[in-house]
Amino acid sequence: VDDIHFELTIGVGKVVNIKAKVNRAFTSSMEVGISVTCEDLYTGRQWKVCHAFATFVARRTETGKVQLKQVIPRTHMEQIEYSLAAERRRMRLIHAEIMTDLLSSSTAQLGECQEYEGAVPAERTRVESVELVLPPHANHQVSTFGGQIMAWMENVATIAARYPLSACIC
Ligand SMILES: CC(=O)SCCNC(=O)CCNC(=O)[C@H](O)C(C)(C)COP(=O)(O)OP(=O)(O)OC[C@H]1O[C@@H](n2cnc3c(N)ncnc32)[C@H](O)[C@@H]1OP(=O)(O)O
Repeated sequence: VDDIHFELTIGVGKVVNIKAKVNRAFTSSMEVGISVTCEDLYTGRQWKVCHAFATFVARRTETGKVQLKQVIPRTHMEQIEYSLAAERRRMRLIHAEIMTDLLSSSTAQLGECQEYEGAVPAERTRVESVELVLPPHANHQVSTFGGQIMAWMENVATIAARYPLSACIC
């Protein structure tokens, strides 16, 4: 899944509408656009919450790479999404390549770190959480929901962020 930016929150009692549509099928991968909107039951007001693009890849079989059925764009909007999907795919592949290069060259770029008064040693911000995966955490293929893993990650990251924050308040 590409970056997800939450523009607004969704409160308890609100209605959430999630829409997904295949923008383009490539060879063994496809891009699915997902949008989330929210509705207030009492006022009828609706607002956009977030939008994301997910890439699904069909696993190779013994006979090799899977060839997906193509998805034909018919409307003007579908044609725009179809073209943009190819550009986004290109960016994802470049990004993955750059990250691999960066990781392999990062040790060569290590420099001297400046010392600051009251600074928190990075090691002190380390937080670890242990979770047991239970049936409600998993999808129909018994894989843990990505969103569940993200929720756990966010909780642990919030706790890790408390040291630099407390240093600002003092
Ligand atoms: C909670 C969750 O998120 S569950 C999901 C957890 N994630 C996973 O299981 C993914 C683990 N990774 C993998 O299985 C592999 O690395 C894959 C499938 C992503 C790539 O496999 P590879 O063996 O490198 O295969 P290959 O290079 O042939 O790529 C297969 C397809 O994936 C696409 N792909 C590969 N990397 C990326 C990427 N970073 N972004 C988008 N598409 C990608 C390729 O373009 C190709 O698509 P195409 O056949 O339509 O041209």
